[in-house]
Amino acid sequence: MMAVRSCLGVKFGVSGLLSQLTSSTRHHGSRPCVSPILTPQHRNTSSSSTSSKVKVDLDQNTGVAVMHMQSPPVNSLSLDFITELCISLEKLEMDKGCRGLIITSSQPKVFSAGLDILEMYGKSPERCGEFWKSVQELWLKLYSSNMVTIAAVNGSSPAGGCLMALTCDYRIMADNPAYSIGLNETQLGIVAPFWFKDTLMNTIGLRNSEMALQLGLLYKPQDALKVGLVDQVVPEDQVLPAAVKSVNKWLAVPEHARQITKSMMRKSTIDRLTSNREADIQNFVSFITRESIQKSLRGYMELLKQKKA
Ligand SMILES: CCCCC/C=C\C/C=C\CCC/C=C/C(=O)SCCNC(=O)CCNC(=O)[C@H](O)C(C)(C)COP(=O)(O)OP(=O)(O)OC[C@H]1O[C@@H](n2cnc3c(N)ncnc32)[C@H](O)[C@@H]1OP(=O)(O)O
Repeated sequence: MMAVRSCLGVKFGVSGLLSQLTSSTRHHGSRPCVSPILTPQHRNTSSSSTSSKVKVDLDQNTGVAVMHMQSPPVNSLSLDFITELCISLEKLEMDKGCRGLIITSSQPKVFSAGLDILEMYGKSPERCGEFWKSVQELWLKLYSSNMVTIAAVNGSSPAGGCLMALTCDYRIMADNPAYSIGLNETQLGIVAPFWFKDTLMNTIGLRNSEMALQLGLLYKPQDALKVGLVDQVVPEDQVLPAAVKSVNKWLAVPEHARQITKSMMRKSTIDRLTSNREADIQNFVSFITRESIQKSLRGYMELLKQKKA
């Protein structure tokens, strides 16, 4: 896993997306969905790949993959989990037969609990830096994906979990008032970095973001819908079918035009991080290793335990 991780930083840099997209040989739009050599009877209609924390089902007829996050108990984003997510995303991005991606959770009641707090507590500066680089990598991969990406939010989705959903093109949430979504970092005594803030602002605008971020708001599904944090709220058992319906709608748009438009909309936000990655890592490390911040994180973890008792 260490070797794969060290490859991630080098291999998965995101640059020149717009120029890549405008190159006629490299965009998905020029790819046939199914190999023309195969007759319908001989086609593999689906394939499945599973690592310990990520299961991907790809339907080769539709070109749509469903990525199930399965890192118990709450899909918290540890370095190992993020590494597996990045590897799966990279494979799908390179797969000519995959044009759409639905991200969902296999864990009950939770989409993702966000960044694994234990990765930020009591760790060496080196390890914190490695962790943050992986968080950046995951965001870059998702936010700059050529695929149509849909978040099927079938449970609570605080902080980093909300960020993952925000990177997608469209968000569908289960209509269950027990679930919530939002960037609640300030409630932990920590600060959402500028690229979390940018992603939120690109979705719900400046004023709503200012309130959401300063207050660390977690929205119930219907409130998230009102503020534009999610695009659709459906009964719990309809989240995946609704995501499939949506992905097909997005895939019906001429692909090259859609991809260039997506890149154009997101490029400046992506460039801000890619041109400041090292400084952003240094900022994170010096912030998170402060004694006062470590104390806040410890207090928050104790609160989580008390809530259970
Ligand atoms: C100069 C200024 C510079 C500023 C900027 C510079 C840098 C930026 C600095 C920092 C940025 C950091 C950004 C951080 C982003 C994050 O994502 S932080 C994580 C935030 N997450 C949360 O607040 C979620 C907390 N969890 C919950 O609310 C609930 O667990 C739940 C997800 C709603 C699920 O509830 P429930 O089903 O009831 O499950 P439990 O609460 O019982 O949890 C089960 C076990 O899981 C543990 N756990 C939960 N969440 C996390 C997590 N995020 N990380 C690690 N572990 C988690 C929980 O403690 C339980 O463990 P035990 O079974 O008790 O052992």
